[in-house]
Amino acid sequence: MTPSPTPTQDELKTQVAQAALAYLVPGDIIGVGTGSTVNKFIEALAGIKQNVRAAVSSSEASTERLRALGITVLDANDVERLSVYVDGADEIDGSGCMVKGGGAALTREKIVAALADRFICIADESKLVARLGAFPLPVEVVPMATAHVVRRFRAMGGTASLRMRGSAPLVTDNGQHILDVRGLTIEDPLAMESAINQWPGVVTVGIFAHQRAQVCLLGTPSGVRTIQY
Ligand SMILES: O=C(CO)[C@H](O)[C@H](O)COP(=O)(O)O
Repeated sequence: MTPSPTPTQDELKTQVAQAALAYLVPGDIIGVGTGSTVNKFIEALAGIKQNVRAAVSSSEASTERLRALGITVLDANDVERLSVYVDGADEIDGSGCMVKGGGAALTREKIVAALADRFICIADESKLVARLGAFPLPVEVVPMATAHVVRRFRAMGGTASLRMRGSAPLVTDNGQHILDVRGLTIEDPLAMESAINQWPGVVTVGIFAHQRAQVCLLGTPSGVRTIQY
């Protein structure tokens, strides 16, 4: 018998995107994140869109994809509560804390996640880590504060670099910039998230410990592994 081929990362993302559909409450408004795994989730929504009343989206990119499917996208200000928010992660640990922002959408992701009863994280198994911090930590900053924030990270032993798009700094959906910080040790995600969020000029740090995942659907070669937190 020929062994079945190892699934590609793309196939693992499709698996978890499909699995996330089981967590949606028919007729509810859903929270939708950003990134390549979420793009698979949005594709999967096409098959059940009659059960989706509307969505609240965490980026202009996801909004465009949702609208292309005919799904109504609401302003977060017009929604008090969501049953479920589905999003990816750059890293997730054993307690559901995450590093996010690889797609530069961290601020809106945190806002939409805060509206939801449950954060369903969808990711391939490479994202599960024993301790957060190997992935460069994204931080959205007000441009005039960049140098100050870079110095504060340096004082903590981190090296922050401005994320570029071509030859210019990347500009987020909120009109701000992103720093990617390497070399940090994230021992206490809750405390570190709270501390960095207090720095003047920081819009959002990409540690998601206050808005952590309640469920993680991990794509593995042997199928979807579900972790409940
Ligand atoms: O935080 C994010 C975007 O800001 C994404 O969820 C994160 O970068 C994971 O993306 P992908 O599914 O493409 O690996």
